[in-house]
Amino acid sequence: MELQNDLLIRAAKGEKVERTPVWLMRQAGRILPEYRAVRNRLSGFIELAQTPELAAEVTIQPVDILGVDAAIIFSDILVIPEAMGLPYEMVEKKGPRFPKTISTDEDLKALKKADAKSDLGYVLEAIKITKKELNGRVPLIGFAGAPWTIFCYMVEGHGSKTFSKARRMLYNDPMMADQLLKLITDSTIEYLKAQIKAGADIVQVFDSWAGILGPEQYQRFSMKYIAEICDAITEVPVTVFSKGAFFARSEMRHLNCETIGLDWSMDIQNSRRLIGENKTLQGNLDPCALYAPDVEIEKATKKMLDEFGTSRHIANLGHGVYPDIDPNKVKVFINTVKEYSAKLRSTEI
Ligand SMILES: Cc1c2[nH]c(c1CCC(=O)O)Cc1[nH]c(c(CCC(=O)O)c1C)Cc1[nH]c(c(CCC(=O)O)c1C)Cc1[nH]c(c(C)c1CCC(=O)O)C2
Repeated sequence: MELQNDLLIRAAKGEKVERTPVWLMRQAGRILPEYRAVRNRLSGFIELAQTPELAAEVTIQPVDILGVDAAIIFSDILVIPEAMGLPYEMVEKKGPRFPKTISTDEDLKALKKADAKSDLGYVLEAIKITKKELNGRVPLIGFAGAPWTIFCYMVEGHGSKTFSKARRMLYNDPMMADQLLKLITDSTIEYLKAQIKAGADIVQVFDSWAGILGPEQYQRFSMKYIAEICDAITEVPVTVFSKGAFFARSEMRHLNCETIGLDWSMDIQNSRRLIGENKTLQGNLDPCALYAPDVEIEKATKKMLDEFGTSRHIANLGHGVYPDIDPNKVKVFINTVKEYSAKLRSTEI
């Protein structure tokens, strides 16, 4: 099936595009009443994610309702630990919880490498259905968490300000940390390859907790494993989003990936200078800018587009869209990107 709108893929590869493609991290779910209507028919997030027809439906909603240039498959990064033998729960208003965590060698030994086909077949099925229903309208993004971020949840058991249990292991038992990170990495590579085989046109690795490591530990315990994933995925373009890893931007130019995501604290011109011309940059409007009046959203979006320029940019927020953002504000952002980025190109000589 040929893509009718392939702006995202072409921008990722560094090809010329008529306008800047735009989508939002965490666009599936959260902000749309249409999503909540589907979710309220079920017991919660996990049941929805494990029901391929409905997961496909909420994956496509933002394409129909918001007009984004890509769909991202409705799932979560925490399906990997579950497939490795560590199930999670989603606690209403609190987020994910792991009843069991990894702290001893015995805990580690009880884990296995995730088998994408048998353990994560529901995600692959959702991708297949979504591809069929999208019918080539826009590309479908597959994703996984970066090994370090997954490690944080598996050791800590839930979100944390400091992730001090996870970081303690890096000092107390770096060998054990490496073993766990390697098992997550191997599981993730197989999982991403299975997503691509099922139909994902591009994949993104989310390192949401990159920013809690210092530069040396980030290289040693996070970037190293992300690099392994990038080297292994050769079938489609890869995006790496390491939130808070401003200190690693010059190293990111060496990753075997097409696109680097920027959070809103990373200034655009410096990031381009540090990362170089050979990567597409994705981002990076402050998610809170969408609380502003429409004219201010337009202004901030145009300023962002002026700074990124007309080549190698995918417009997005600097992190996932916040749950209480009015979908109409998201539309102002999306429409401004579409109109203004086309105008910027039409005035280029
Ligand atoms: C750290 C992380 C998680 N999950 C994810 C990350 C990395 C991105 C980031 O940093 O935001 C990634 C994720 N989670 C979800 C998606 C689906 C696709 C999309 O819309 O981008 C994606 C890409 C669905 C979800 N994941 C979750 C929901 C809400 C569950 C519900 O409907 O009750 C959804 C739609 C739950 C979740 N899952 C996670 C948390 C901390 C929470 C609770 C708080 C929150 O909602 O963000 C772990």
